Amino acid sequence: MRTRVKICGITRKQDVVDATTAGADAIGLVFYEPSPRYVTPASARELISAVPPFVSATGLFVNPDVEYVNEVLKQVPLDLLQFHGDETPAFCSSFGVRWIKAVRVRQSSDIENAFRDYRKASGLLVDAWDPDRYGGTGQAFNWSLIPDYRPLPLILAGGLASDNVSGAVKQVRPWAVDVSGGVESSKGIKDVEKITDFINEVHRVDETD
Ligand SMILES: O=C(O)c1ccccc1N[C@@H]1O[C@H](COP(=O)(O)O)[C@@H](O)[C@H]1O
Repeated sequence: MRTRVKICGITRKQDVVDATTAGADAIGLVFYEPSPRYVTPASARELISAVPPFVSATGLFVNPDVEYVNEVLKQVPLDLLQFHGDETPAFCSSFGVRWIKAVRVRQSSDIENAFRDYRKASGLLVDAWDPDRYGGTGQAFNWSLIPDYRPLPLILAGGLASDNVSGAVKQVRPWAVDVSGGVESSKGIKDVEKITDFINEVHRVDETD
């Protein structure tokens, strides 16, 4: 199976072009103001105009108001919503748009419970737990906590970069990997070489193992 790749936290049109040219299956835009990767709906709309056909655009939110998500959806043609906070299953399902739920992992039961509670999601994203931040920490977690039984597609995130993603894919065999900080030169600024190395590594493992 080919492991899908999402490059998240894009803030510049050139980074959309670099990511999709390198073979990204999805890009992510952060609609969470405290993040250094935050984009306004107007700039997100402009960024998405550079996304080619058959590549999807995901909008990342952290504990947003209903009104804010609806306002973003009115202005920005998103294919998928990514909820990275403490949103309930009912909240996530209320927008009529496909969505994934992020879970910050401290123990296996965090993932098992999320699979049970968020079963209407299109996928479950697993990320490192941090006491102060909801994500984008650049920290990996103990991948052996991830159970083999996965009722939904599993997306692996957290501290991935070109030097650890092949090991991650071999060990976890996720549906997709999601990276932000590991392909940046500074916060919110992607690096074309890091993106290309990252995606090539994923494809290399897919083809060889
Ligand atoms: O990128 C952010 O600033 C962010 C803020 C709040 C929640 C999630 C955020 N990013 C997502 O976190 C994971 C892991 O990121 P990293 O590769 O460790 O930097 C990923 O899905 C990011 O999109």
